[in-house]
Formats: sequence, C-alpha cells, structure tokens
Amino acid sequence: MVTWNNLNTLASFQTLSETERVDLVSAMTGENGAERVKNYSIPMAAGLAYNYAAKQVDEKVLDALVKLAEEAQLGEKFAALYNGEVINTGEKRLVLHHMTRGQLGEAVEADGVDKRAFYVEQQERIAEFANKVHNGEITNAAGEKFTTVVQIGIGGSDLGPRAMYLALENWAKKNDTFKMEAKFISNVDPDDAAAVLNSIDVAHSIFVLVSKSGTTLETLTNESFVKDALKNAGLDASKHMIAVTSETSPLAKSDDYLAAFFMDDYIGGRYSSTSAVGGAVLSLAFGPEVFAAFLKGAAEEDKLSLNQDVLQNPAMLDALIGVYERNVLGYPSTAILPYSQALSRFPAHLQQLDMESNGKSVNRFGGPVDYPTGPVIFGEPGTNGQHSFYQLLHQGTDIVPLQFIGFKNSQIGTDVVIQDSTSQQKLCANVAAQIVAFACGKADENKNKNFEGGRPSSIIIGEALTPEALGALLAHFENKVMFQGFVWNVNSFDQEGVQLGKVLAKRVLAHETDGALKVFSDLLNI
Ligand SMILES: O=P(O)(O)OC[C@H]1O[C@](O)(CO)[C@@H](O)[C@@H]1O
Repeated sequence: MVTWNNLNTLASFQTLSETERVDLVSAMTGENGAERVKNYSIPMAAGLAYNYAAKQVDEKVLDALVKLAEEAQLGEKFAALYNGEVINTGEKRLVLHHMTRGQLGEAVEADGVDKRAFYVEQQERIAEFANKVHNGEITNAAGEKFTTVVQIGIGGSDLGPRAMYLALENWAKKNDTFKMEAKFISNVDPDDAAAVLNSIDVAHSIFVLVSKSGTTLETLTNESFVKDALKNAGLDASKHMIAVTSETSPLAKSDDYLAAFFMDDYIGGRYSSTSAVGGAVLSLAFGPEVFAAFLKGAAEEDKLSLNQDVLQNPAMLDALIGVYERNVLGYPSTAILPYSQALSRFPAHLQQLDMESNGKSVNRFGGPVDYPTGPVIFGEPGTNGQHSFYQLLHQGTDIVPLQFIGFKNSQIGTDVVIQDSTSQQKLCANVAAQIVAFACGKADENKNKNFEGGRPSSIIIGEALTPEALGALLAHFENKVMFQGFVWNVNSFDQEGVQLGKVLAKRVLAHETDGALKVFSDLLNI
C-alpha cells in the first residue's frame, strides 16, 4: 500500500536539507577527482551510461537521497503505476505508456481488454500497413508508391515523434533502412502547413493525422488545410490520409481515412512516442524493424528503472539529484545539452515532457504544495549552444544544472581530420572540456575572466545514437520525470494549465470579448 505525502512532510527530506553541501570544485579537483569520475557512473540500456561525477553530491548526500527514495516509496509507486492503479488522479485514468514496449508487472485489463495485447495489436497493424506501403500494395490512386509521410499533430502528437525521426534519419540512411522522408505540420500558423505542402509532392504523400482527443483546434485546422491541398490537386483525400487517435475520439469511426490506428486515454500525449503516435510515422519512415529496436531499447531501460537499489537505477538517481538541486540547492532550471546534431529537437521534446508533467502548484489531490516543483527546461545541441547561451551558464548569477548527452561515434561516419583531430573528436573534446570548466572553474585576478566553477552537470555517454540507444534515452527521461512527480507528490499525467488559453482563444474567434481581451483582439485585427 503506498501513501502519498508532500515532500516537505517527509523526515528524509529534512535530513537531506540538513546534509552538508558538497564543494564541487574541491570534489572534482581534489585527489579523488579522477576516481570519482570513474565511480559515479551507472550502466544504462543499449550501452549508455549515466555519469553524475560532476553533480554536487557525495556519499552523505547520496545516502540521504536513498532514504528519500525509500520514504517516498518511489519503487512501490512505479509498481502501482505499471500494475494499473489510477495514478492520473486529475483525470481518473491509468498510466500505461510503459506497456507499449513491454509488460513490467501484472496483466492490466481496462475497457474490457488486455492493454498490453491491445498495444501490440496496434503495432502489428501498423507494421503490416507500413510494409504494404513500402512494397507497393498500398499506393496512391494512380497505383504509384508513396514517397513521403507527413505527420499532422501538435504537442505530444508532434514533438516526440519529430525528435525521434530527426534522431534516426541519418542513421537509417546510413544503414539502408530509410524508406520514406517524413515531414511534420504542427503550428496553426498557416505558413507551417503551406511551407510543408510547397516542399512535397502531394500526389505521392501519405498524411498521418495524429490527435488522441480528435478535438485539437490546430490539428483539425491543419487537416482541413491538407485536405484542401489534396482536393486542389484533384486527389481523393481519403486515399492519402490515415489517423492515429483514441477509439473514443470523433476521428475513430470516420470514413475519411485509409486506415486508423489507436492509442488510448491511458497514454498522455507527451508519453506517446512509443505508442501508435510515434509508431506510424517512424515505421513508415524507417520500417517496422527499426521501430521495434527503438521499443526494445525503451523496454530495457524501463527494466533498469525497476531496480530497488537507487544507485543502480539511473532514472531514479537522476530524478532524486534533480529534486535535491531544485528543493535544497534552489536551482530554478535545467539545460538539456546533447552533443549530437541528430538530437536537435530532443530538448524541445523534453521541454514538454518535463514542464507539462511537473509544472504544477497543487498536489495530486488538489491540495497546495509549498515548495518548488518542475524546473524550467531548455536546451540546444552542443557545440552550437556554446556560442550562444553558455556565457550565462558559466558566469551568470543563476546556477543552471546541465544534462549533457554525448556519443563516441557519429551516425554517418563521414569525417575529416583538421589540425590532427576529427570533427567527432572535436565534438567529444568540447563536451569533456565543458563538464570540467563548469565544475572546476578557473581563478583569474581579472574578475571578468574569473570562473567560479561549482556548476553541476551530468552526462549520458553512449557508443552511437542507434534506435536502441534512442529508446533507452527516451525511457530514461520519461521515468526520471515520473519519479520526480512522485517525490513532489504532483500528478505528472494531466495538464489543466493549458486549458484557459484555449477557452479564451475560442472566445476571441467568436467575438465574445470585452476588456483587455477585446483590446488585444482589436490590436491583432481579429
Ligand atoms: O493529441 P491531441 O489530443 O491532439 O493533443 C495534443 C496535445 O495537446 C495537449 O493536450 C496540450 O494542449 C498536450 O498534452 C497534447 O500532447
């Protein structure tokens, strides 16, 4: 039986708060600095490793974090989640995204069906459909193969799948599994749809309309935009569109689509990359085998998140260190810094995952929380970020914890030696240098050139960004955010904070405005 308590009521949190702070500069530059880098590392799935040597922790802090994990019952809460308890209290729903990639606990039946069987059935249907598109059994009306897939969706129906597609595009090309180019339309800004439509051959394009609810204004507007374009090209839209939605949504029973694939209300949009939401576009783009490898990596990482030994559970430890930084050390944000161009949209995905999940001021029962919850998340790939916002990270007045990601090898393998090193070596040299620069700093008499150091970071290191590694990376962050939500006692699976803006926008469009809303509407010529 689990009990849900606010963080500041836990005795272990009190102990953690009183634990002596670690001087990161001394820890990293002292005689045990090198050993620390070797030891403070946990294996992850797919050959990845989570290294937390440059975090502001030592044995005493780690011990206090282990006690916090125990008192907050993180393992038990995860078990309650994957065994089908109503963890999403706000919407009174189960939380089942782990089941899209494996069965961690008991069979869970909901709506009269075994949910694992349901998700597997959707994967099989998608795989069959994708194979038929690739081998020319499913074609356009002229009997020609589709060459492009365009996903229409927003939020979780866009960010995760888009980030995953970009992450694997070059890998798939290099490994001869690239089947179709994918494009994405998300913004209701007409320039988004228009620009994508101008860049493709609509006659050879298949569109994936993705909306769990089937009611999202932006997505339905963009669907009409695309249907108009197909009609104007003399094409039958229903022969060019598939839907990914929940079986209860208005889209589910429509004849407007060539096929429909399903997820359900037990998978939040931001946790849906491993469901049909990511499955359709990724299977069409790279083939079902690549999507299956991606799921395998995620499933392996999920299993590591079950480990009751916190120091061998990368997602749980990452989560706890994040809580320590937020609630004891008082750091307000976290930067996601992948040293991998393929992960260019991964920070944007994590922004939604983290901030929509844990950006909450009430606990899971609607009561107040009087401590900080989710941090502000932002990021960019390195080394580009170094030439942009790292100035503030190194010498600004806020300390921003950093989450680096790096790979020993590139995806494409084409490289050049300039000044005795390859580009890949330069990339990796930079991330190593940054970790040490942030943690250790450098004293200078000229205060303008002085680096205080003491700026914490972690790094996930892998051999190369493969489908398995990407799945593991995704699951790591999903589970980290989940564990943090448990510690903060918030419901990480609803998002009421997005509703008010939607309601007011509808009022503006219906011209039912007054006061400030009316003046802004007039200023924007609506
Ligand atoms: O898939 P849907 O139902 O169109 O929702 C899209 C996105 O909108 C949100 O509900 C926020 O407005 C996200 O949580 C979700 O990912």
